[in-house]
Amino acid sequence: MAVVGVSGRLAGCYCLRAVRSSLQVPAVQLHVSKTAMGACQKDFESAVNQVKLLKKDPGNEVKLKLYALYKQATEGPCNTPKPGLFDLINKAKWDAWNALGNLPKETARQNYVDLVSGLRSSSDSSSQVKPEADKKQAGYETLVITSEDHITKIMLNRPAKKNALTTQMYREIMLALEAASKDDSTITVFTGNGDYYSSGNDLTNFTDIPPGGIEEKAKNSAILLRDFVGCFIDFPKPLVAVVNGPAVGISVTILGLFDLVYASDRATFHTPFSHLGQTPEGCSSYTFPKIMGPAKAVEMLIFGKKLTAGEACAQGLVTEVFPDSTFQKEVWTRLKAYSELPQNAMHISKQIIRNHEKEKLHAVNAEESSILQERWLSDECMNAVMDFLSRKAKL
Ligand SMILES: CCCCC/C=C/C(=O)SCCNC(=O)CCNC(=O)[C@H](O)C(C)(C)COP(=O)(O)OP(=O)(O)OC[C@H]1O[C@@H](n2cnc3c(N)ncnc32)[C@H](O)[C@@H]1OP(=O)(O)O
Repeated sequence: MAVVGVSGRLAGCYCLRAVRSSLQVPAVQLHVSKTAMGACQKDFESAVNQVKLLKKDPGNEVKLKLYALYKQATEGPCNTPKPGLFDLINKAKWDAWNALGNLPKETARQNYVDLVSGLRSSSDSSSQVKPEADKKQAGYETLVITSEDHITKIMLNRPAKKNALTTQMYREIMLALEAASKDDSTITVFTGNGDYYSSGNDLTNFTDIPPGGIEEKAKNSAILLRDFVGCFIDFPKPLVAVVNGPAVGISVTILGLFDLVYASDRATFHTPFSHLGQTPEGCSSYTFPKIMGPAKAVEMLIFGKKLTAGEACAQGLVTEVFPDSTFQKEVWTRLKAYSELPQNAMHISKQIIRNHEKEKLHAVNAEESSILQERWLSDECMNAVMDFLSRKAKL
């Protein structure tokens, strides 16, 4: 994608995977230059080794510090030419190293050792089992899936990132839907952990470029999108969204494919596609005009009007709104009662209601995905995503 065209390199500043592979190189190299030899050389080498064993990703900022200290400790002050404006990974690395000025190699070595030691203790203490981890069904890293009272609950579990959907998450959701379609639950529920339902597509997805370049990335993403939305179109059991907070982008559009949408009065519904140089997906170009009429659909999908839960309910996108203070209690009591209803009758009814539309929905999904494949290669999209990533960059 064009976003990625420039930001394939830019990605390293913000995309953990890219930064990890980019910044780890010096940190994991055991070939420490002779100039770094000194009193705490052993500690330094040991710290370089320990970085590889950290259980928790320390984040981009810390990785840049590690990089800079390593370079300073092994090569001394930064003396290489400053990378170009758009070579953002290397520029961030260069800036971090250059910021150390004339810091002596010995001090850099000691600082590196101290930094790694601090990271090790926080990594060890945070590796204690969290209660949430117990609930997770094996095999899912980004979701918490529970099955009780004939309800399978799929909870998006990246609260610190407002449940933004990574590529891994799309894949795990598809697997979870596949499993839920076959388990003995009667209904399947989607919700989010934390204060957001979901902030939509994780915009750092655009920065992870495969060897085939940005065109291949756009093509792969369009296939992923089509397959992901296809799973919702085909899902055979009643599908319920428990919208616990704001919802953005694709987490809103696919609501048109759900059978019930319960929302907290804290929830909002926002599809800022034009702002991102993108176009509607999740079959919303078809379902939204049907649900709320073309005029209201246009306000949301073209002009990015954000709806309150009450407005979304008035437009027919949301089934019912509950006060946030009693949301979980009221919704789950209701859902437990519904889940006791005869399973086959519910599933057959869903098929009757939805089957007429399936073929049309798959066609719309394919078209939306293919249009987005082109959009992702546009300057409009590139600039919008770069703008978001730059605003959020802490480097
Ligand atoms: C392959 C399939 C493609 C499908 C096509 C789908 C399209 C879409 O879904 S379009 C919609 C994309 N989403 C957005 O444009 C939302 C972007 N995010 C925001 O505007 C804001 O983050 C917010 C309004 C959702 C929340 O703002 P705020 O309360 O100020 O919180 P922060 O911005 O500080 O967010 C905390 C943390 O989370 C990161 N984050 C949030 N959303 C995303 C996201 N969509 N992608 C990537 N990262 C996201 C944010 O960067 C912060 O991270 P840290 O700074 O590291 O704490």
